[in-house]
Amino acid sequence: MQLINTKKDLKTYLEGLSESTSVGLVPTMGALHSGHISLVERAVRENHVTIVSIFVNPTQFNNQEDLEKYPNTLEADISLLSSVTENLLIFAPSAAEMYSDKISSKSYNFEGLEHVMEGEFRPGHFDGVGTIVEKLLRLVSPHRAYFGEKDFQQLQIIKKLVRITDIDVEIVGCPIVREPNGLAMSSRNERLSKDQRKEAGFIYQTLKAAKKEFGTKSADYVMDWVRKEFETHPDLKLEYIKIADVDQLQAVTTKNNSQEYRAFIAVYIGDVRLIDNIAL
Ligand SMILES: Nc1ncnc2c1ncn2[C@@H]1O[C@H](COP(=O)(O)OP(=O)(O)OP(=O)(O)O)[C@@H](O)[C@H]1O
Ligand SMILES: CC(C)(CO)[C@@H](O)C(=O)[O-]
Ligand code: BAL
Repeated sequence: MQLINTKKDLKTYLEGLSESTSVGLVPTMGALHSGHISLVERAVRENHVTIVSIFVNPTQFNNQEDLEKYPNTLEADISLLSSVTENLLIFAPSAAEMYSDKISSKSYNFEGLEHVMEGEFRPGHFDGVGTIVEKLLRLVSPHRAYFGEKDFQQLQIIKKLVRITDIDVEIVGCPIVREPNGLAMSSRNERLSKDQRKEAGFIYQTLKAAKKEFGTKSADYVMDWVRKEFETHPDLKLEYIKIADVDQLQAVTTKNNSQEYRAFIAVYIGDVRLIDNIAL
């Protein structure tokens, strides 16, 4: 296990690898849990060398309080990663290291993917994600980079990012890892009380029921049904429910059997915002 904090040391490490060494990159914001570990394990299986980046990227936070309260657990992250394998490089730079003098985002055109759902409710978020992921991909030049389907819209945007920037990397999407009650694992879950964590299981239970409804009902019907279900749980504030196709992330008008759809949801519990989705 090696911990590196600077771009210079990262470059030196990468220059020491032979041409035939395949590199897997797992970008994270730390506060690691089993969801992250599933990405790391896959990267370790599929590459000679795995690099895990840990960087809480300021430019993707549209809400200052969310950034300030984002959990920071570097020591625990290092020990969790060492329990997977010792053959890992952790890259944990500072904001100054990643952004030099100016902490700001580039502006991207992700062909509409960035304007819906997370993009609508977190203005500028995907410019921030695009900026940091592009920087990381250019620094590391990995053969493969791993992202979770919990952030499905982010995964689609990163696939678009590498196409529009012509970065040669395989983007690997990994399934959502859940708590026993169905709650999608997320670093922000650490901010929930025991009772809130229990109650948050309702999000996935409702998505599963919505999937069943979607078998025979229209998307509009199912979304209305979900909204009504949340009215019975006033501690959970539904921000959005959207049924969309997985390619363009556009709302469904008429169901088409050859198209894949997902239901996407964002919910507040107190001031903690959680997202989830399910394949329909
Ligand atoms: N439950 C999960 N299952 C699979 N992948 C996950 C899960 N949670 C996070 N990931 C993936 O891990 C990578 C790093 O995510 P990140 O560090 O933001 O953690 P997070 O748990 O999503 O935190 P939060 O959503 O609270 O910011 C992303 O690609 C994300 O999609
Ligand atoms: C991809 C990412 C590491 C970029 O900061 C972040 O958005 C995340 O953890 O999902
Ligand atoms: N996992 C997505 C990163 C974010 O919420 O900013």
